[in-house]
Amino acid sequence: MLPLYPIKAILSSSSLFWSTPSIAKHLKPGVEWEIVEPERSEGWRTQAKLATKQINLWKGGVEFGLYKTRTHIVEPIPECVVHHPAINAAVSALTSATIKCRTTAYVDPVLSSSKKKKKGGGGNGMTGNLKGGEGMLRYVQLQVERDTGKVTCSLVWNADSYKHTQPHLSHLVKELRRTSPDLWHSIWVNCNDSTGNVIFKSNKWDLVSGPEYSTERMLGSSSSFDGGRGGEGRLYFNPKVFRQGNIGGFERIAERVGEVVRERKGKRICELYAGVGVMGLSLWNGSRDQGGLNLEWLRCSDSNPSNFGCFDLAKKSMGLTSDDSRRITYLTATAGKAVEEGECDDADIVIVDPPRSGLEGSIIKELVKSKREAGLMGSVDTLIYVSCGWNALTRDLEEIMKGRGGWKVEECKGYVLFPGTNHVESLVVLTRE
Ligand SMILES: C[S@@+](CC[C@H](N)C(=O)[O-])C[C@H]1O[C@@H](n2cnc3c(N)ncnc32)[C@H](O)[C@@H]1O
Repeated sequence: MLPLYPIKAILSSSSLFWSTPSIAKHLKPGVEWEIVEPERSEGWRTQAKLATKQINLWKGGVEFGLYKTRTHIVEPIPECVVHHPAINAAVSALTSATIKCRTTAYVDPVLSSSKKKKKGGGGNGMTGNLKGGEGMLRYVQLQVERDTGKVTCSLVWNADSYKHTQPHLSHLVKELRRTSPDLWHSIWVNCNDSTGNVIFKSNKWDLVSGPEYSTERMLGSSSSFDGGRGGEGRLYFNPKVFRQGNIGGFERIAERVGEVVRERKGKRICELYAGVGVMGLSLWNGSRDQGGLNLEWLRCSDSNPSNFGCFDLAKKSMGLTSDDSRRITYLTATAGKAVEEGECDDADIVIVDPPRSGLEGSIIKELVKSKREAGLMGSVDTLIYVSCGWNALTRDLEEIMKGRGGWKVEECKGYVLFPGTNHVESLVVLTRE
């Protein structure tokens, strides 16, 4: 039975990091690394990417699972306890439909040739008469809309275009819809016939069946964050945009971000790496009717152009006055470019949630300038850094604190968002006078 959240490795590296003299002197008195325990250790994963494995050499059929550590051997996980039950139901429906339709699993050319060498022929042993680079299904991504329990299914297909998925894909989708009509929110295909490890090709998405967007209530809108009184707004997603794997767990981080903004009396908020606006829009939504926050503006930006459609729909769902609506903006740009274009001008709080590789160098360059140097982030006195990459976070913090910015660490927390793994999502609040 799970869990078990073996976060020992991250705990020991985190205490080492915060206790090194160069960092310790930047901690405000009384500040210590704090681990925030998960609210649930089962059923929390509402998004899963699973690899494929062919069931029968000649008749096809596909199983779905994870690679065993340091191998390309797919281990099926049909009743995984960390998955939301709808993900397990989707895996079961997909397995049955692929057996019925005789769908094949993609054969990796590198693996297939290395096995051939070892065994003297016969492909990877699970592919019948398929050769390396052949087969249909490569991966599947399953995303659960929490309020309805419906699943957005993205099939990664070994084809260069939608046309070349036919007629098999249409048969499979029809079978999925016929056998589990209430399970699917939408079904997408991502055509990927490349030989590399990239799962999705960014410009090769097609919606095959169902609505384009799934929605989630704004984070914190049913909790103490806003006394449950927040606006009615919804967040919008499709498979082209980033979505948290444990959106329920992330809600606690978003709530804490809202509290920090309130405590610091922030008025002008710039959010870089904002995705579809999960934190910023939830913050604005939750602050209405409260009379406490009274934000002047919110500027969100992100490099993924697909976010804008989602952000715009979410903003519209909030029922804003036209004046409020003008005060919430979105820019499609890398973080460095966004700062260069003035997104941080006059901001008092900056929120960042970069990918695992951490902050862009040009952002660090601005953060290490003193306030008097009046750099592009000169007005900012609070930096809220949400991180999914411990190594990049520690590297970035060391750089920032070595600089002339005058930053001190006010708070550092590790949220156990992925129980059963060695991963924590961190929230670090830096302030300066
Ligand atoms: C960890 S996600 C966070 C998104 C958002 N905070 C959320 O919770 O949904 C990181 C985001 O950074 C974006 N991104 C990646 N590289 C970027 C860059 N150089 N500049 C700006 N955004 C970037 C990705 O598109 C993604 O939306």
